[in-house]
Amino acid sequence: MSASEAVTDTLRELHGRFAGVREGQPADYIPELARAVSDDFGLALVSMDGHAYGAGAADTPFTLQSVSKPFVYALALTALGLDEVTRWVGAEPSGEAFNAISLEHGTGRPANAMVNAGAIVTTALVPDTREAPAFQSILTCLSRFAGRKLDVDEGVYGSEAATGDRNRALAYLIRSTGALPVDPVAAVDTYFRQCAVRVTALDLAVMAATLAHGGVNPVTGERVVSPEVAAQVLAVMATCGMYDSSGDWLLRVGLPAKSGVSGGLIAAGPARFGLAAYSPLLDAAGTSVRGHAALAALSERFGLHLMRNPALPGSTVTLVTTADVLPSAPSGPHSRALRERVGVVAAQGALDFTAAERVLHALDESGGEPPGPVVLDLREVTGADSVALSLLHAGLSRLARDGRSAAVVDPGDRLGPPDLVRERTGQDLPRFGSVEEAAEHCAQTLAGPG
Ligand SMILES: NC(=O)CC[C@H](N)C(=O)O
Repeated sequence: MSASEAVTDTLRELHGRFAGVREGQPADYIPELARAVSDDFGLALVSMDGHAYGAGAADTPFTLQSVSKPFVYALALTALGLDEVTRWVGAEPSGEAFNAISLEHGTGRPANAMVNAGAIVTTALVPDTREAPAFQSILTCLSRFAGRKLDVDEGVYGSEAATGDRNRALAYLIRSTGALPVDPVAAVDTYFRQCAVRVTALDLAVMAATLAHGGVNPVTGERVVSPEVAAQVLAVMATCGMYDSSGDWLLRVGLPAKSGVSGGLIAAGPARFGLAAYSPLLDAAGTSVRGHAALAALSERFGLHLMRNPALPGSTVTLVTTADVLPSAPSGPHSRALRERVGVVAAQGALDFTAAERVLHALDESGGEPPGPVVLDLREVTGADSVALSLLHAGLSRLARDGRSAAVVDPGDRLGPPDLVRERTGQDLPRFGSVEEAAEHCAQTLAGPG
């Protein structure tokens, strides 16, 4: 695992860039949250293949708070369908703070499922029976999104339960308008519990990646919700996830997102990545200051803005094999054992960051144990954007630093002209016209001068 460290390097770089930011403060209206460690700062990214990357405090536990809302919304949508859920909670940005006391004129419906009023209704919609109590279903659902068994931080739950009068007031107000179908006390209690479920930034990135991956957890392979529900949730996150700064966020960062007052923040690049940050210092809207800055920079760096960077045409498949199974293996003097140690990775189609990350990962997986030299076959590549190019250069340069030799089959100069490649990768990358020749060259390196 080293070429794909180039992705981690970017996370580390952004982590370093924002770790010194001291603006904002931890939420203190839930007393237990005020005890958070201000310096904690974690970043995480999970790909659609389930590759996970983290920097800083990516394993530090904290509570979900409002980041729970999209996932419980997904559960309610799964149980009742969009039309029934929409009878009780709308899907319009409220333009107000997360805890605003405001309901739609006439109907009493909360504006959307991302503000507290809407989330309390959403939680109340989750079927609650003796065999399947609502909170059990919620915890199970959140755990399936994260790909591991989550638990409740009882301290944070108790702290919010003891002080959460504003949310109780909201629930009573909702019932008084006739819109909340169940007991406000029970609904708010379940809501406080879901907010106190403990996660890490890496968990959050997996959860966001599951939404981005059409409802299938890319790490466990489990289908958690349908593709339709995943898309509905992402749509509401895009328009309402950041409360009264949702418009500005979509404009600048361009990704569906959700923030929480513990300092957790997720963003999802549909069919691309799940992103997450944790830092408890919050701005006035209740969003992590460092998290906001870091995810915005990450989106910019990796070209993830939805409106600016639609998926490139042409799928990219990378194929990992060893030189020994090539249709016409080199006929040179090298033994099967030697050729087996030469990895071959073939990429096809248009390369963007998504594709480039796959290629780097495939480079890491290729070659025997310990990993031998590798041939990167780019003949079927139709193009590469600048993000993909610089990531490939960085990955190849890391391989060289780690002492793994590489050769490319790149008759179309997809990696760029040799001079540029030399400058970017710090080496004269051997180039060949065919995989056979490249593999033969690599086997030669292994065999040594004698
Ligand atoms: N924005 C948030 O994260 C708010 C969640 C918190 N539990 C509350 O209801 O106040």
